[in-house]
Amino acid sequence: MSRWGKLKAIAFDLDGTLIDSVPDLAAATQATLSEFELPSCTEAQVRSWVGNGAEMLMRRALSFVLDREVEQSLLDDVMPRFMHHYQEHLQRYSKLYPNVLAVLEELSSSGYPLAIVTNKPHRFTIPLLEAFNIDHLFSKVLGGDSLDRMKPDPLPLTHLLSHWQLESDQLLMVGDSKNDILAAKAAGITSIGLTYGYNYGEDISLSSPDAVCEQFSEILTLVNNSVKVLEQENV
Ligand SMILES: O=C(O)COP(=O)(O)O
Ligand SMILES: [Mg+2]
Repeated sequence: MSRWGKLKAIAFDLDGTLIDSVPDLAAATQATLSEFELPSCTEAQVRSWVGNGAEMLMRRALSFVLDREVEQSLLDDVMPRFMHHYQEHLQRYSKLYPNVLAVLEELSSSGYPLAIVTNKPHRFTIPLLEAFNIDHLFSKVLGGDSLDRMKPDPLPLTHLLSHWQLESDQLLMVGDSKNDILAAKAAGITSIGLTYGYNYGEDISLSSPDAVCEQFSEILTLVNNSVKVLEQENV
C-alpha cells in the first residue's frame, strides 16, 4: 500500500496554510515598533519573518530595525505590547485561503479527525479559528506554546500520534513552511508542502515534502485517490 493509502488523520498548520494572517501580524508589528518610537518595517518583511512563533517574529523585527542582536530584556518589554496589538488586529485583514472551508468540511465528513499544529500562541489560535467559523472542524488544537517545544521539533506531531493512538504512517501534516516538513520528517509522518504560504521566501520543495501542492484543494485529490486505492484493494 502507498503511504497515502495508510492515512487516518490530518494535521494542519495555520498561518500561511489555512489563513493568510500576515496583514494583521504586520499591522501589530508596525503598531508595536511605533509605540517604542522605532523605525517601521514592511508587510513583505513580516511575511519573511513569520514561522517560529510570535516572540521570534518580534525578535527578527527588532533586530532588523535596530540592526543588531536583541537583548532578552528588550524583548520582554516589547512582547506584551505586541500581544496586545495583535489581539486587537487578529482578524481585521486576515483571510481564509480559497477553498479551505469546503475542503476541511469534506475531509471531516469523510471521517478524518483533523488537528491544528501551529507555532502561533494558543491564545490567538482558538479565537482566530472561531472568527472564521472553522473551530468545530478540529478535534485537537496545539499552539506554539501548548507543549514544551514547537515545530520544527516533532513533539506536537508525536503528541498527536499518541493522543489518537496512530502509527506514524497514519498521520499527514499539511503546511507551508520548512518547519512543518522538518517536524513531519522527524516524526516519521507523511507531509504535503503548500507553495502559496510564507516559508521565509524559500521554495517549499527544497524541504522535500512527500507532495507539493499549489492550491489547498489539491490535498483532496491526493487523499481521495488514496481512498480509491484502498477501495480497489478491498474488492
Ligand atoms: O506563528 C508563526 O510564526 C507561524 O505559525 P504557523 O506554525 O501556523 O505557520
Ligand atoms: Mg505556516
